[in-house]
Amino acid sequence: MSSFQNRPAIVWFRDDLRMADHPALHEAAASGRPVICLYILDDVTPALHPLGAAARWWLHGALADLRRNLEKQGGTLLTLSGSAEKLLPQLAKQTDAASVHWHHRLHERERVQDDRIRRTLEEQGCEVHAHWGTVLVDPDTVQTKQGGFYKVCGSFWKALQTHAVPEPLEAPSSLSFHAVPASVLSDARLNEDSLCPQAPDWAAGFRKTWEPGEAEGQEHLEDFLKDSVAGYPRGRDRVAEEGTSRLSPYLASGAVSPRQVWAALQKHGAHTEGPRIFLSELGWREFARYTLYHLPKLPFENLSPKFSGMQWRKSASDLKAWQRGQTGVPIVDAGMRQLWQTGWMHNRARMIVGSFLTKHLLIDWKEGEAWFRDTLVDADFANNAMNWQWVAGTGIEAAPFFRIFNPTRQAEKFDPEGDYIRQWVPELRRLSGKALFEPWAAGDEDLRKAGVVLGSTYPRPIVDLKDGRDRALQAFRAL
Ligand SMILES: Cc1cc2nc3c(=O)[nH]c(=O)nc-3n(C[C@H](O)[C@H](O)[C@H](O)COP(=O)(O)OP(=O)(O)OC[C@H]3O[C@@H](n4cnc5c(N)ncnc54)[C@H](O)[C@@H]3O)c2cc1C
Repeated sequence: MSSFQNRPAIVWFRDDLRMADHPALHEAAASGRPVICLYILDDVTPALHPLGAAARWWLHGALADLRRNLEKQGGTLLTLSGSAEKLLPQLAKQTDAASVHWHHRLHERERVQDDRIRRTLEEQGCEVHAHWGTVLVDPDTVQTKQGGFYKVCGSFWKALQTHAVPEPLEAPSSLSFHAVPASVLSDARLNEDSLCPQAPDWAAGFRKTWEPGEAEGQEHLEDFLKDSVAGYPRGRDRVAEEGTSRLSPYLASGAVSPRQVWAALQKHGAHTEGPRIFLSELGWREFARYTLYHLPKLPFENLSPKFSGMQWRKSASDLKAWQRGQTGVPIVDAGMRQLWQTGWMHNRARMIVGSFLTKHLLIDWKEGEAWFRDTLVDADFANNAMNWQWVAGTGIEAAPFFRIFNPTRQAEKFDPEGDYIRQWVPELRRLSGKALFEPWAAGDEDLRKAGVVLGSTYPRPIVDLKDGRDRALQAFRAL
């Protein structure tokens, strides 16, 4: 057996694919042991749901970026596919690892899995060290006066800000690596190309829109602080503008850490309006994680028990029309097509399409959550579930169910020039004014001049907005 100091330290990367501000990597580097950097794609025993298709596409780029960064220091990234509970202890045994370092995960099922892995490793004589690396602070430390957990984001965020958020760490300046022979777990190596779509290749719009990677994430943050944060209070609701940071896939994959964003905003002057409001959105992210930690049913059940008897509709055709951006309601279709083509949708549009699905179509929010989970590059179990429950009115702190967005009013307010609709629903681009927002109410002459034939070049609405609203209110009143 090799001496303790020569035995390797394994860093198990999960949703923290970066070198800087990585407490687990930092600690492994500081131990002086040669490091093995590991990622496991576990579709066999995923603690929650398997990763969606868009997130896999992102993961492909994020793993390649992390590997390139490790190679600059003379190392590499080992990627495996299979049961983490089996593979990690096997790797530790075969490489005689002295320690494994990771960041805590949040959901109860993930923590239970991590505990099992920890026990197996410790029985093998391998130490396990866990840190908080995907949140601003340890979720157990933010407590109400009674010692419980917060159920309202505003109070949670106020309380969190009285805690010291640790300063982000620099990437380790020098790392020594342990070379893992090709024979070790050779049949469990991840075929990374399988993460990308082959035929059909639906990711062309993704490649045009995104470049996964740690440096790219930092660039997004810097550009946002330079160009957009001051105008964020207004810009964040304009769907056609680039008024938001577009940091979400970098945060979801961990290319950028929340502490890095927090620290950058503090330096920029967190007390002024733009940065303050932007930070409160980071507060929603933190609150979603905190809620997932304390209420593990968040992704699976209505948090408000009142909704257990809700008579959601089951309509495969309406659901499909919504998923494909063929509902006949332009602002909804624009959002859904932006999502399909780029793997991302503006937050305001997410709220509009979510309200349309759960209220006008009266379809269970879980269908929307599942579709977003599969199609968003920033798919995030906590953010996605919490926001769907918020939109549907089923969450702990949610918009009341009876507050039903009128998609036309939303479009007039947040896409006043109609640029967003024209970009994503190009068959309507020659319509203007109200006709663009409500083609079904446009005069025959306006439609003819714009080359729009309802039911042919563009669908008629799959639901009458007033009837859909009334149906939703009736279902709600029946609870
Ligand atoms: C139905 C629905 C589903 C959603 N699903 C996801 C999801 O799977 N993954 C995801 O990251 N976000 C989700 N969001 C939240 C939000 O829409 C995105 O985080 C945001 O649009 C990302 O764009 P941005 O990075 O430019 O945001 P910015 O406005 O620049 O905000 C900065 C960061 O703050 C966080 N943030 C902003 N708004 C929210 C919010 N409402 N809730 C939680 N965190 C927020 C994100 O991490 C975001 O990157 C969802 C929202 C809705 C209404």
